[in-house]
Amino acid sequence: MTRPADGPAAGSVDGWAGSAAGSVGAPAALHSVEPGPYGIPVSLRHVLDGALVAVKGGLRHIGALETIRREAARAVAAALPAAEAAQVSGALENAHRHADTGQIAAVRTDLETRLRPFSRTVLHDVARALEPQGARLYLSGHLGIRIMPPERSVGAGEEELAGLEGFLTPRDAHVDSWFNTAVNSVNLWMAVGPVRSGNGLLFYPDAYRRPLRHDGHTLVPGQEVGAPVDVELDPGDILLFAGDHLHASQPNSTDETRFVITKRLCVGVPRYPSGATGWVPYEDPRLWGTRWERWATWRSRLTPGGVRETLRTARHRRSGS
Ligand SMILES: O=C(O)CCC(=O)C(=O)O
Ligand SMILES: [Fe+2]
Repeated sequence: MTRPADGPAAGSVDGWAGSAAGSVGAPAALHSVEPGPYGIPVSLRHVLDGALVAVKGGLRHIGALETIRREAARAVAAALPAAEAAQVSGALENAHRHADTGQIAAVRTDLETRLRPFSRTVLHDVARALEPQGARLYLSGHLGIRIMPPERSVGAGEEELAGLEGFLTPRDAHVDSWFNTAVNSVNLWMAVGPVRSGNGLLFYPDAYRRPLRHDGHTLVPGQEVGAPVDVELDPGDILLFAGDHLHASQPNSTDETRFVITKRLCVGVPRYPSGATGWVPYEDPRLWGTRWERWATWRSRLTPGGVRETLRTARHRRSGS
């Protein structure tokens, strides 16, 4: 069982390494589904109940994988000399062999700009492909470009790494709603390249929805959280998981740079925890392309969390002026 270097204390429960490809003995919490003629057969309620669901070939199903790869190749061509770019553009998993950390960081930033509009379409397409959920889906503007080189290829303390925890360097165990998301938020963790045991994401299913001590950002160490689970994905797979799962980047001990893109949606009206350190809105996509588009976040704003955020912003503005 792999465990993050500074991760939480091991629990007493035996761990397992599940494979989205369906390893023998994988526990009920991990499911693998195939998109079919009627779309993606996943119940998001089930996901909010704690299920980890790998949608096999989800990015291909909505026709997005090639566009993402093409934009990645352009970002690589813009950041690297031609000879190195030629080695990396088709296979970002080789990035660390031909690019230094600063160049990988530049690719990541550039790709974020290139993919921002398209990623909105990707999320919308996935939401439409999902079976009816019996609740309205609200879509977040969040876009995470997560390009994680092997740990040993990343020099400690390099200044270009500031603020890239979870995006280029590992992020310790956390629950997303501790800092900004809704508790009914679902993460789309989309594998552009291969995700392997040793470079993926770790989950602590035994800790799901349990009260945990944290600093508003990361789990306070030394708590019983059970054994971590890791998930393997093929390029194009989409892992759906509740953002309220305790999860952590697996420090990359493989020979490959791991490349994942993340988006988020909310099942029903967003519900924000009162103690969160930040806040993010989710949009109502029915207003996209209409003259009401600028009100697309109204349902998020008209929540206790949204009102708290408005007051917080007003306070900051007053104290800053
Ligand atoms: O990809 C990672 O390592 C971190 C991902 C994460 O924390 C998230 O998607 O919420
Ligand atoms: Fe997270």
